[in-house]
Amino acid sequence: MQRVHVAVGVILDPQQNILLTRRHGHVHQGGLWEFPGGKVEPGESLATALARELREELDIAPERSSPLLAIHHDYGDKSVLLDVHVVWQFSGEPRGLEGQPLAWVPVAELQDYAFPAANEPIIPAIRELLG
Ligand SMILES: Nc1nc2c([nH]c(=O)n2[C@@H]2O[C@H](COP(=O)(O)OP(=O)(O)OP(=O)(O)O)[C@@H](O)[C@H]2O)c(=O)[nH]1
Ligand SMILES: [Mg+2]
Repeated sequence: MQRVHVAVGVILDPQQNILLTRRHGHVHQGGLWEFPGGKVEPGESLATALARELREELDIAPERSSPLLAIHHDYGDKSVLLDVHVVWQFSGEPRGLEGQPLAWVPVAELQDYAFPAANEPIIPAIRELLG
């Protein structure tokens, strides 16, 4: 089975809204909302992978981040290890460079968005962190 290591960012704005993007319909877990990020390449650190993915997907650069949690999940066709980091500060103005829709969402409204199954522990962890 395919195993993928993924660097994922919970990106906050100064009002503590969280940046979500919607996955394209044709890809794995397509049509669902996600936290931006992507696969860690061989030899790459998590910080480097996260910075590269946020540059490629959103044209922003993380300036301050900290680990939130790591999640193993088996989708059957694919198993993922999501290394989730909170991005407290970034430079640049996020744009969907891959044409993906963006939304800035208050913590209290995250529950209204449909996420991939692996993401289940992320919202409780954000609530605990931000209160
Ligand atoms: N970015 C991201 N990926 C997630 C989340 N939850 C989750 O299960 N994944 C899974 O993690 C895997 C890798 O993420 P990705 O598709 O963003 O990888 P990537 O940016 O490198 O894209 P690529 O497929 O073009 O190389 C996918 O199978 C995706 O379904 C999430 O919240 N954010
Ligand atoms: Mg991605």
